[in-house]
Amino acid sequence: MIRLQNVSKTYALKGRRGSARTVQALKDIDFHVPAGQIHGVIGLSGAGKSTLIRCVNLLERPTTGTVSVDGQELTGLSRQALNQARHGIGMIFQHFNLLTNRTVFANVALPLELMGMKRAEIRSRVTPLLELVGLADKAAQYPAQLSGGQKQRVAIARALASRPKVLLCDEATSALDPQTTASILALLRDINQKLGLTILLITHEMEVVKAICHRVSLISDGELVEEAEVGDFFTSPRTQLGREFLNDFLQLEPPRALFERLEATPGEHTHPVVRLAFSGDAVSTPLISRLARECGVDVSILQAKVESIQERTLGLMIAELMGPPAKTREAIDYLESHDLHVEVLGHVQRDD
Ligand SMILES: Nc1ncnc2c1ncn2[C@@H]1O[C@H](COP(=O)(O)OP(=O)(O)OP(=O)(O)O)[C@@H](O)[C@H]1O
Repeated sequence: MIRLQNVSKTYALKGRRGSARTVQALKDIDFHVPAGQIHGVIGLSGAGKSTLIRCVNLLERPTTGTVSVDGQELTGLSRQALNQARHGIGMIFQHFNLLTNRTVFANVALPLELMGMKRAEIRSRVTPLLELVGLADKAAQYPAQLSGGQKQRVAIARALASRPKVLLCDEATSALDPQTTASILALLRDINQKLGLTILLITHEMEVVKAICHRVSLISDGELVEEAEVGDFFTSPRTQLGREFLNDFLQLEPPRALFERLEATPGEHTHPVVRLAFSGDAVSTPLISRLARECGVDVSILQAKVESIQERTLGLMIAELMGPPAKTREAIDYLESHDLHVEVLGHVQRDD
């Protein structure tokens, strides 16, 4: 439904004395979101998220590469044809971008007025949309009279007015408190299911990805460095940046005192400290006691957490494996052969 091929974007910055500098915000992006998916793009500030999402509806025109939505290559269209194609792409923003001098009803009606639709038809479109977003009783109010969550609901109704196939969400919940965020994400999930709408969202919050996305891409310094099903990303991110996002989200780090004692390489008298991630059958298998029995390794659990992500149960644990090096190596092999993702965080000197 959304396809970017070899998309790069370079901004030219003009200095005071006519000097020119460039910023390459996107580098050779290849990206595909199939119909009906909710796809998240996560990254740190300045990584290129906003530029990426704005390139999808050509609010920002890529310097090179092509953008297609619903089988139509937008980068090859005339201005008029592009305006027409944009009716198929709704967008919501962090700060809602509502018109303050228009009522809720009139804000939602605006894109339809611009399309030249008749009043009666506009009413028959807007009324059910306000019901869908739970604001049927607020039609005559002005944005200033609404909470942040209600304003975002108006923006969602407005984005859906032209019956788009794609909804772009630019940090849509970043200005909202956690409870309101949850209710807006629930609404987006509901719309995705009821209308079959394809959703592309950008965020810097793992919570948002966990709550509603099917797949996630990680963007860093203008490049997509990792892409995965959400369940896989939360169990075994493949990049260091992915692991940092996950650790921040889970707040699952070794205790500080132990962390400071971690050494990068094993020594003759060290124990490995590992982060274990497990899902599926492994969650219910008593692996730790088996490890002691079958490998002769004692396990000291330093931190553990069970998360439920998209109907999958994920277990995460930081543990010290205590035993002779050959045995702890055997234990790691044993865990890996039982579909656990094992990351050796470092090695600590044995106290014994
Ligand atoms: N209009 C612009 N002109 C010049 N440089 C820009 C422009 N927009 C973005 N940039 C630069 O491009 C890079 C990517 O910015 P972008 O806003 O896409 O990142 P982001 O991941 O959305 O960041 P944030 O989360 O802080 O909004 C940054 O270095 C930024 O300074």
